[in-house]
Amino acid sequence: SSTLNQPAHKFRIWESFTTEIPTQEKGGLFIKGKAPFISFVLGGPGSGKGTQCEKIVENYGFTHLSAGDLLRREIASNGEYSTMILNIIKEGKIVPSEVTVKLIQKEMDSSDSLKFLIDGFPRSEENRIAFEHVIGAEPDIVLFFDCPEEEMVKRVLNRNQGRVDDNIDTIKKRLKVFKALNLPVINYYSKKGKLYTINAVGTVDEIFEQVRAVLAAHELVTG
Ligand SMILES: Nc1ncnc2c1ncn2[C@@H]1O[C@H](COP(=O)(O)OP(=O)(O)OP(=O)(O)O)[C@@H](O)[C@H]1O
Ligand SMILES: Nc1ccn([C@H]2C[C@H](O)[C@@H](COP(=O)(O)O)O2)c(=O)n1
Ligand SMILES: [Mg+2]
Repeated sequence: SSTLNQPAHKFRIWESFTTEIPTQEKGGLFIKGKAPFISFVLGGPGSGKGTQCEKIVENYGFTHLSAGDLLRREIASNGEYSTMILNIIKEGKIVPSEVTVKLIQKEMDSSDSLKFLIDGFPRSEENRIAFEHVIGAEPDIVLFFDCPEEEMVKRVLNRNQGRVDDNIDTIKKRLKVFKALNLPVINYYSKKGKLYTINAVGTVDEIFEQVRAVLAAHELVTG
């Protein structure tokens, strides 16, 4: 019954006109016989998730969905939830999963990509469960960029991208929220054998070499 209650995205119209039967199903995200490869990308604020995602996109052709970027885009659109999202981000808290998952869902549904990097998500157990229910999928792998707090604070304060949350007060709050809400998610995937911990200290290229090793082990090839 939970499948029947899912919205139309679970079954793309054009797929109903093809005689091809999907051989592998991942929730509603099956694309003519193939399910996309999903990697969640986790780590504290400023650990280098976005930087490494850019390298993965360049080298492996993943589609990069940053939950934070989607929320910032929503703020800029002056939509129904703009003020609410802005206030939550300023406070370093987590936006209700319903909002964030909907934004991710929209991007995934309008893409034919077979490789998704979902950056900065899930930030909480609530996020994780909402994704599983709405998208009907689990990640294949979870990359966790493990970085000492001191280094994360230094990086965020030097970022200079005009983000409303890149100030010492909000960073302290974000670090608390990371420990309280994100670490349980990281532990969850560790227990499931899906977690790959990357030492996020070093040059961008040194860190990317560790990422390469994980992707190679999953038979993902460059290009
Ligand atoms: N290995 C590195 N060494 C030094 N600085 C780095 C490294 N990787 C990224 N940075 C810099 O640190 C800052 C934060 O990086 P990035 O935006 O990728 O982090 P993030 O994990 O996406 O953070 P957030 O969760 O706040 O979005 C950026 O200014 C980036 O250029
Ligand atoms: N799953 C998410 C991701 C992000 N947010 C909010 C709260 C974060 O502090 C902010 C910035 O995210 P980032 O760019 O650092 O990944 O966006 C959220 O509520 N839920
Ligand atoms: Mg980021």
